[in-house]
Amino acid sequence: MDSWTGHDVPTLPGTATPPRLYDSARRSVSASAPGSTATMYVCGITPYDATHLGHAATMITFDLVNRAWRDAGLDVNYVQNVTDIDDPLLERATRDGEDWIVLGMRETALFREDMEALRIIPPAHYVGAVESIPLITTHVQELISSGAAYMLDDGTGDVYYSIAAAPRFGYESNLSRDEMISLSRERGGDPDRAGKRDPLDPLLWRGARDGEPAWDGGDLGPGRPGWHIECTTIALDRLGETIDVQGGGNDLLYPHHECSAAHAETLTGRAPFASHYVHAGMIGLDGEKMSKSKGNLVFVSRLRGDGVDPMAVRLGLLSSHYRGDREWTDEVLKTGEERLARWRSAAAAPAGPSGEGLVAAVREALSDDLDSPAALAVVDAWAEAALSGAGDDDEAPALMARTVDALLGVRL
Ligand SMILES: Nc1ncnc2c1ncn2[C@@H]1O[C@H](COS(=O)(=O)NC(=O)[C@@H](N)CS)[C@@H](O)[C@H]1O
Ligand SMILES: [Zn+2]
Repeated sequence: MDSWTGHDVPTLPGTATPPRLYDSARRSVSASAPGSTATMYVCGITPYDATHLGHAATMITFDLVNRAWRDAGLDVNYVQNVTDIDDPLLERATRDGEDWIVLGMRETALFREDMEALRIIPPAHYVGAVESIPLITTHVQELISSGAAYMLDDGTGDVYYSIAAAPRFGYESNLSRDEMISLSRERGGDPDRAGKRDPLDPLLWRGARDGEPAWDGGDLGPGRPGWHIECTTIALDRLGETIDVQGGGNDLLYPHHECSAAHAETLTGRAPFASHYVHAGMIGLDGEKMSKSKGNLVFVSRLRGDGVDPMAVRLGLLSSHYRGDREWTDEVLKTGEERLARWRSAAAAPAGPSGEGLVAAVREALSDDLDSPAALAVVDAWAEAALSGAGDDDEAPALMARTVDALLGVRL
């Protein structure tokens, strides 16, 4: 599947160190230490209701990781999926009386457009679940033959992964069994289904049902893939057996990322699947998580249609720390617009305080678990000074513009 169009990313004097990131498994911040090529898998959209500000905030979070790694002189192999087949997509298509394929394609196209407008560096591989089905069925069959998965004997053809195959299952989310059971029920799992060896066992393959799309599953019989295995297969295929960062919003921590990682570790025999399990907080609106089920969505395309500068949206989302659950409000947008205008006039100033000093301070903030509020404050202070005529570095304004572009993705 095509990704979206990229843009130039300026280089800056000197190089940064790879960012320190919070890992949900170890519940602590530690240095990311990729080899010469950093590998990152980020869970992309299920293509309907795209692109709301929650999607945007999470994609910006991992764009900061991408930019910080590039600033540290690393190549980045960034992979993102599109869940272009899954229950919620089929349900939405049925609700709207729409062909699910057309719905998925249209929403994915809109997502790509919004990603370009927000200046998110495109992934090297942008991969759909449907195109991955042949490899998914191979992985499911491997799990069955190793005894780590089983087909229910109720004639549905449904195949489940046995969490007993994952000795440390739960190490990523650090949740109690009860918490896992309730989250599994809440987020697409089926802990109460009869015939499963363990209520927490996740679905790998759903046998064909009347009225549902189905694909040839080889020895599995016709059906369609489960959710978690999709992300395991795409990551293993495009990134390798272990990766530096597995990313997404914190709504994916359990069951999705826990199960995806467990599937990978069983298939490869190597653990941990990811060195850092990185999760972005939820963007809310009026006190509720912005989510499709609640329908309380603010769309990037709507804001763009109303003439809002996407760079102001980006600055609004960067003004709070990525790991916090935070609210989108008119105030956040207004502050973003004011900050953008101020930075643009400061970048046009004849001189300002030391540009090198600014680069170092922004790097320092972002390397500390992507502390974008601190980075914005550093640039605010520099802009304040430059606009009041302080500082005599006449190359600083141009360097400031390059810095916020390269590290924050904000084009002035
Ligand atoms: N309110 C929100 N705030 C922040 N991130 C969100 C929010 N809602 C969804 N996301 C993130 O946006 C990405 C796409 O979300 S999604 O469309 O629901 N799709 C999925 O979660 C799956 N396709 C992942 S494989 C995911 O990383 C998800 O964690
Ligand atoms: Zn995923």
